[in-house]
Parts: sequence; structure tokens; C-alpha cells
Amino acid sequence: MTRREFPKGFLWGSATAAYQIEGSPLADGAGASIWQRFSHTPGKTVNGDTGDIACDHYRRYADDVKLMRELGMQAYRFSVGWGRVLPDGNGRVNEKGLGFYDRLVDTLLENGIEPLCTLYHWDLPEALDNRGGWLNPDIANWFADYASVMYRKLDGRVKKWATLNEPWVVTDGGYLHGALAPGHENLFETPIASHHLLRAHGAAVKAYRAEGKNQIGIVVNIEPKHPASDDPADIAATKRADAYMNRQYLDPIFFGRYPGEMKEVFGEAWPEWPAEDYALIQQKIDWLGLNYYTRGVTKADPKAWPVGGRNEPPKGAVLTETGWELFPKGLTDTLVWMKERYGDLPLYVTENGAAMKDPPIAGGRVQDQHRVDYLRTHLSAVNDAIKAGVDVRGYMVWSLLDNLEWSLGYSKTFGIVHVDFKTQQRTPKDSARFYAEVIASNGGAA
Ligand SMILES: OC[C@H]1NNC[C@@H](O)[C@@H]1O
Ligand SMILES: [Ca+2]
Repeated sequence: MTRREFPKGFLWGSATAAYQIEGSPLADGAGASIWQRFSHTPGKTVNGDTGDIACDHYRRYADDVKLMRELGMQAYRFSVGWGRVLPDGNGRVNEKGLGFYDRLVDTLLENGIEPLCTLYHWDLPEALDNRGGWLNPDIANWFADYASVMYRKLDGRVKKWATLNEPWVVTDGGYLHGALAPGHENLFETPIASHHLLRAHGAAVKAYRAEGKNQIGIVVNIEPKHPASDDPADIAATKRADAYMNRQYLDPIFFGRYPGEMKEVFGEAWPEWPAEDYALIQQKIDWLGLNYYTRGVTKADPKAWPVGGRNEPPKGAVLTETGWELFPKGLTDTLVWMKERYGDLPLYVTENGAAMKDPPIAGGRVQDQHRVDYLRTHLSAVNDAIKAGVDVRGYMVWSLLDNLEWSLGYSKTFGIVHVDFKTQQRTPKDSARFYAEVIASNGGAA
């Protein structure tokens, strides 16, 4: 391979999530999600931003797919709004909601774009949250039943499924720090929600083996953790932070046990679970998705919940708009680490990108050179991992469109395509043009 060339058949695409781009959250019989409730709760999101309209993708999806084709996209990673398909979370299917994803997938395929489907990207039906949501052990069955509805409808046209997106963020944000829906702040609930997410993942994979004929995996966010100093307290805190964010979900799936540090992190809030749970969680999966943004630098701090260490980027670090240190080498290291720890199964970079302060549109252009630089350095990092022998099969840039960055609202823009939320006008940024060249040259232009 030349310096930057990627393997033949490497899959180039982009990623989004239902609640962040679709809008029309209650259209055509859809059931409200916890994000509908959370974003409409005063004080929960910047400027009170909600997903009521977002990128209006529910109605504009055909134009957005055309835009993907113009950019030469080969794949598109999207998520399904559970509540659109099952308004009560289980039981009655809403054919109109299911029909949207059916049409989206067909439109993608007609444009030569492979659909990658994430079943859960944080928008739990409110009706299930009212029954305990991720704290109710029955959710493993609710999720598997919902997954089976999607498999029966889309499997074959969708050949790569992901059960969950970033279970760590779901629990750390939704149950520990309260920054994300459903907004709980409870040390005891957090590991219970985590465990039920993993059981739900296992149940959905098991259901897939009965219904599906293609590949299913899981998408995790991993942030390599480096100690702020060689002080033993910093090193111990770094190990706890690494266990909490990076090993808490994949270790049970691949080894049938949680990292030993979890007991230190949660103390008396750390539950014990029966063996049959681990048997369910350990269903064999076909691929792993990595969402990579940055590394963590951990400084021991007894007040920094729950690991007793706070994140402290080094002096002089260059940060994105979300405060994440630019650290492309962490992407190489993480891909190598995943292969060495969990085995040589196919890996996809399912999200990578940056929130940057973009210049205003001028002459029909958005000159986001910093995002071009971010993509260039991180694509090079992926290439380094491939040269080191890691079986990386694809890269999905986060994100296709500027969208609702959850509690941060529309103030943080990750898109390679600019969205004017007043007019819904899409404008490819310089980074979109750069990415189009990268795809056309199979990485050569990076
Ligand atoms: O913070 C940027 C992205 N991170 N992963 C999950 C996505 O929903 C976020 O927008
Ligand atoms: Ca993330």
C-alpha cells in the first residue's frame, strides 16, 4: 500500500442519529422518546434547543441521500427511532414509522449507498422509561422484540446491524451525571442500567441469529486514558477511568466478566449478577464499531465522580469546541488495542469528527480548514493501524450534517455539510469536498 492508500473495498461513509437530524418526532403516529421529554424540559439543553425540527431529515431524506451520492459516499450509518416503529415501545407496530426506514433504506440502495443500521442511539420510547426503562430487567426482551421487527423488515437490504451506540454515554450521561436523557444522577442506578443495556444487546444478537443472515455488532466510544503524571495516584485513577469507559462493556461481551476496577469505582453500589446474564451478554458478534474523538489525560481527584480522577488535557493541548484534545495517535493506538485485547474481528470506525467554530458561509463556501486538518490527521491514523495489521474495514465521518449535539443543542457543529436551520439549506463545507476526494482516491488524497 502506498503512504495513504486504504485496502480495496474499504467502506467510506458518514454517520448520523435519528433524534439529532430527523425532526417530526411525533409525526405519523410516532411515540415520544425520552429526548422529546428531556429537550422540552426547561434548562436541560443549551438555548432550550429541541429535536422538533432539527435537520428536517424525516421529510428531506431523499435530498440528503442525493447529497451523499454527490459526495461519493459508499455507506451511511443511521439509527432507527424506536418510538416511531413501536409507539408504546413494544406491542403495536406503527407501519408509517416503519415505512420511513423502509423508504430510507431503499433510497440509499438505489443510490449505491450501503445502509448501516443502529438500533439504539439514545432515544428510548418514553412509554418504556415510564416502566423503568433501562432499570427494568424486562427491557432486554422489549429491545429484542423491537430488534426483531427491524430485522424482519430490513435484513438483507441492511447487512450490517449495530445493537447499541455508546452504552457508556447512555449510562454516564443518562444515569450518573444527568446531562443526557433520562437525566438521572444516581450511583446505584448506573451499573444496573449498564448491565441491562448489555443484556439487551445480548438478547438482540440472539434474536438476530434466529432471524438474520448478515452481520451484527455493537458501537462503543473508546478514549485511551493516559496518566497526568507518573504519580501512583494518577496511574491508579487512570486505570479506573480506563476500566469505567473503555473496558466496562467489551470485557463482559468478550470475557464474560466486568473489569476488576469496577468494584473500586462503584463500591457498595456495584451489584453482583447471575452467571446466566453473562451467558446472554457473551453472544458472538461479527464486527465492532469504534467511535473515536480524543484521548483522556487523568489526574487523581477524590472529588471527581465516579472514578476519583478528572480529565485534564496537558498545557498547550489544542482543543475542539467540545473541549476534546486533538490526539490522532490515540485512534491508531485504540484500533491496535482493540485487536490485541478482543481479537481480530472486523473493525469499523463508526464515528470520528470534530466540533469546530466554522467561518460563516462566503461565496457558497464554508472554509473549515481545521476540520479538513482533523480528518486528514485521523485518516492517517487509521491508515497506520491498518499498516500495523488491524482489520479496519471502513470509516464513517461524524457527521454528515450539522445537527443537534444533544444537550449542547445546535451550538456545536460537527457536520461536513453546513445546515442553515432557518432555511434548512445544506452547504457542503470544504471538509465535504476534501472527504469526497478522499473517497474517490480510496484514501490517497488524505
Ligand atoms: O459528540 C459527538 C457524537 N459522539 N457520539 C454520539 C453522537 O450522537 C454525538 O453527536
Ligand atoms: Ca461520544
